[in-house]
Amino acid sequence: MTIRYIAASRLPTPWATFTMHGFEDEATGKDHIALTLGEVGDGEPVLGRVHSECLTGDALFSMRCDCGYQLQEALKRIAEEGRGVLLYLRQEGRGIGLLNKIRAYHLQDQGADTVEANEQLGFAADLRRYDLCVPMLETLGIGSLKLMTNNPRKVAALTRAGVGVSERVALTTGLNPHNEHYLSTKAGKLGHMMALGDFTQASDVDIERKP
Ligand SMILES: Nc1nc2c(ncn2[C@@H]2O[C@H](COP(=O)(O)OP(=O)(O)OP(=O)(O)O)[C@@H](O)[C@H]2O)c(=O)[nH]1
Ligand SMILES: [Zn+2]
Repeated sequence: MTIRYIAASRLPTPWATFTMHGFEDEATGKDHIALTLGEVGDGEPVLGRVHSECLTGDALFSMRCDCGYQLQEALKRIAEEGRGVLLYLRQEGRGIGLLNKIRAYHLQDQGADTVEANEQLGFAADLRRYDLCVPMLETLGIGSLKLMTNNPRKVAALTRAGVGVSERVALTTGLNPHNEHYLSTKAGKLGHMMALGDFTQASDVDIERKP
């Protein structure tokens, strides 16, 4: 795998002005982004989020999932800490791509859960890869993360790939009537370490999305 560092710039957001680093995965042609804040290359574990693209949740305010809420909360927490990193990986729909995710949503509209929908389309439940995080983090001088996630498989995959995870930090936010079943399925079938009682409600986060 060859990940090429392309360029960096400032990225002002409502929470902080991050540095945005652009990377290209030469094998797939996909571009990936890292946002950093503060001195991240000092050898100490860095508060981090490894976020997989969800166009619908991250950019279109979808309430079907928790992605947009988690993205916002992660940036806010990094800003509060004054130091951290967010990797934004272009593996939409747990790796099946946007159009197949829409197909999967159609099946979910008819009663399938998120895992069954993937399987009915001939995909495994989760096709994501995390090995590209290694060169991205190495380029930024980051050796280990205090990782914001509820997904133990992500922790295991990153650890296997060679990224130190010094701590897991829960990221349970954005519960609303539209994603309750999806979040229960993630906990029940995909092993996410969370209970619905742990969640802050969608209405508690900064951008309010009315149920
Ligand atoms: N195939 C498919 N992908 C989905 C669906 N809902 C969200 N996604 C994708 O799932 C990915 C996010 O994965 P999640 O399982 O929500 O979260 P995670 O990153 O594994 O775990 P956390 O770190 O706790 O957020 C994004 O790429 C979304 O586009 C769905 O119903 N079907
Ligand atoms: Zn999502």
